Amino acid sequence: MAGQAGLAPARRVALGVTSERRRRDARARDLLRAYAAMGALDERDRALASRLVLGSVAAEGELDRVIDSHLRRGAKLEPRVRDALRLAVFEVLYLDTPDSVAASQGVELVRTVAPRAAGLANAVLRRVAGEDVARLAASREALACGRFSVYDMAHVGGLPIWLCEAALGALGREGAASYAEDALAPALPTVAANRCRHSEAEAVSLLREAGCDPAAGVLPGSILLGRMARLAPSGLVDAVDVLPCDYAAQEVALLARPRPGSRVLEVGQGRGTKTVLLESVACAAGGPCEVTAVEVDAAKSAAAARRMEKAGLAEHVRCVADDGRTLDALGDDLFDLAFVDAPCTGTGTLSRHPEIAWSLAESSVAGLSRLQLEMLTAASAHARRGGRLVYSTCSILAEEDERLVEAFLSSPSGARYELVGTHRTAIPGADRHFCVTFRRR
Ligand SMILES: C[S@@+](CC[C@H](N)C(=O)[O-])C[C@H]1O[C@@H](n2cnc3c(N)ncnc32)[C@H](O)[C@@H]1O
Repeated sequence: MAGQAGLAPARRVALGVTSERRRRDARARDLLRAYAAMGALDERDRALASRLVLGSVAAEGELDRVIDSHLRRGAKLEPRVRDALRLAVFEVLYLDTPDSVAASQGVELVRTVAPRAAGLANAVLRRVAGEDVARLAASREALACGRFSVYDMAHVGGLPIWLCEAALGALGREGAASYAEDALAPALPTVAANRCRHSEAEAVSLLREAGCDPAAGVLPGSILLGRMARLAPSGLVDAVDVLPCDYAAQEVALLARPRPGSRVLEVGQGRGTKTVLLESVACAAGGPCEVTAVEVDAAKSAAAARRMEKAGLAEHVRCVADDGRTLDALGDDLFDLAFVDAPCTGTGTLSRHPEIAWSLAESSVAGLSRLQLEMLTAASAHARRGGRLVYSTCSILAEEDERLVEAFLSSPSGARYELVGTHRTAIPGADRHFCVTFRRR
């Protein structure tokens, strides 16, 4: 077994980030960006440290289940020993590292925080390598051939059972299987060109000069990067030449189809990623649209306004801090397109937001559905006759998607609308978003 001197720096840094996250209750991605020791790693080690941290957070409850199944009943682990074991079990189960290397590195990792726990770590990790690896392979096989249970989904995706059940209900067996298969994969390294400023070819050439190794993505204006780590230092994101965002968000903007010169209402603007995507779709079709974008959080609204300046869109986008449930600031204003980018559980974005699966309480969904219906109802008063109302979430839960559509259509506001179509994005490896279009009669 390797001595402590043989412990790879990526694993040591991953443990530092993980323990810091537990102490500060911070988001893993934010910490990875800010953690000084990450900067001292080379690109390969940084990628491994990120993968370990994000994966062990995303599969936290499943990793604990595996660890606890190999402990004496009622045995307690010190939090820092559990941090180290989660990283090691994640690596043994889900990464390509040879099991013996991942297990012996895991023992050394535990030894750095609690030398006396090294023996216990050794026993647990040998059993994980001996038993759970085979069990996971069987669950993967079950998913691949379509004869699987929610437990297989939970093992493969590192997911809570309730979310597996909800995915089965909303996505069907095939969709739920691919949801579980993708849940622990790293987020696709995609960006979108700001097509109000650059053609896709120009954006590709800027990214190539910056060493990002770009290639055309699967959607118009989308670009896949071979070296994502080069993006932040390039300055292209700060200048809003490109936007880091998933294919699914780009697909929703394409589905919303804002037309050049049309009047667009966006509700739930956040920091304005969708706003630039909507403008990009309009610009690619001939010219910008005129957007009024509403966000309840004044700090986000101000950040979006600054981003529109940088994106060269300030003349075409009015950022308004207001409550989307009432939209008081709009008076009787009517729009060609009213687009609601609803606050939601984010259950379609697990690769980008690893905390979601194990921090989300099933009971919080009802409150979100109420808020979503209120926002959709308020926005519906602002589409002109013949205009379109588009509602989107980055959730896979029927309560936030199909059932919400039913609730809206059976309400007095919904009676003024006909359903044009619903769509669940399903680009392999990408996030899952939901998008529905209504037309005002
Ligand atoms: C899905 S996020 C929006 C993402 C954003 N459009 C983007 O592309 O980056 C939903 C947004 O709705 C906002 N929100 C939540 N409640 C709201 C309300 N009552 N009125 C308006 N916005 C609200 C949240 O602050 C959040 O920024």
